[in-house]
Amino acid sequence: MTQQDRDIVITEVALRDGSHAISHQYTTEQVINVTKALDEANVPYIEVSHGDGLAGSSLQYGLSLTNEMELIEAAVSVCKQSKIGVLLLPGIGTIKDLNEAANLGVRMARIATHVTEADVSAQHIARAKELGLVTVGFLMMSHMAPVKTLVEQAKLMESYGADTVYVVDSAGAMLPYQVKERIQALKQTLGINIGFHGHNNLSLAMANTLAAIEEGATWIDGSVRCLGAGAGNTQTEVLVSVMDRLKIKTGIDVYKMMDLAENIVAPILNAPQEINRDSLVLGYAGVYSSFLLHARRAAQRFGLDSRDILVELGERKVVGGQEDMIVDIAAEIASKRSKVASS
Ligand SMILES: CC[C@H](O)CC(=O)C(=O)O
Ligand SMILES: [Mn+2]
Repeated sequence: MTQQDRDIVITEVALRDGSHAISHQYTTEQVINVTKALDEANVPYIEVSHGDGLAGSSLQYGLSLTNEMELIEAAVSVCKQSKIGVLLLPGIGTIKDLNEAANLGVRMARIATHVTEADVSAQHIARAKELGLVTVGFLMMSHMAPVKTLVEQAKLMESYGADTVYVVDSAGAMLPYQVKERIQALKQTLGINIGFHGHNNLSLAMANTLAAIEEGATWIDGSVRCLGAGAGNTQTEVLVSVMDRLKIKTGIDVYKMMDLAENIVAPILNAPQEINRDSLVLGYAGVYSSFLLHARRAAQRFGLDSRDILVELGERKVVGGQEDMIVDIAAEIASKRSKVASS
């Protein structure tokens, strides 16, 4: 089956984004079993990396149980038709990591930056192209930038050579109309494919994905059993079933997807992925999931509700790397409250 036989191209992210949900504890055997089944179901792309991308395994982001290059090699070795991809965040992963992954037989590289920092992806996108990889720009936290800025940033990635640019709803914070206006604007301005990666913190991953497809996004992420950060991603086996009902061709075998979700992926999880209070508040506040723990600690220290801190962080558009602001903001909220109480 060629790409032309698919109306949308699905990238399965359970073996990358899903790694967040299991604290990066994938074994080689699990990766082999999941990849084999996805390959048999004819999923075009399967992403395999640490949850935070190549070289993410660290005390800061969480140590992987198994070296990701070993997982990538194993996944490549069992694919007859699917292609393996990797995610790379410049600053965490390096060109050396990209070269190593390409040597192992990876066929797609997705270069991820914060939505306003596309300029840091230039070298990595250029190298991915030189390596002959399908090259994707991945604009994380896309809800944080106005449409105009998002378009400018996506154009930068296009100018560096990206084949596709993704709107990434990292915080699961977008509403369908916001997805629509972003995809619409990109479609009008860019000459390359547009993709969408959703998270389900507000229970909108599927609705947002459908909104993206309606506006012309053709590269779509899904995750079996919605395995991913926060409340997880758009659930692939459901997405494929919905696409079938809509007569939108994915090229993926619906029953095989249903079976592998039930028999191979579900047993990997200690508990089903769900929208709990933590993931809901991340979507509601529109902040990075890594802020949750910091906000909880600061809340305890200053006698606050961590939700108030997270909402304030969202309003102030605090981004990953600015975690030190969390304590300052908590202190500010606490001081304002004690002034009000004593007045
Ligand atoms: C920290 C990398 C992140 O998990 C990439 C991604 O999938 C997202 O931003 O949603
Ligand atoms: Mn994600």
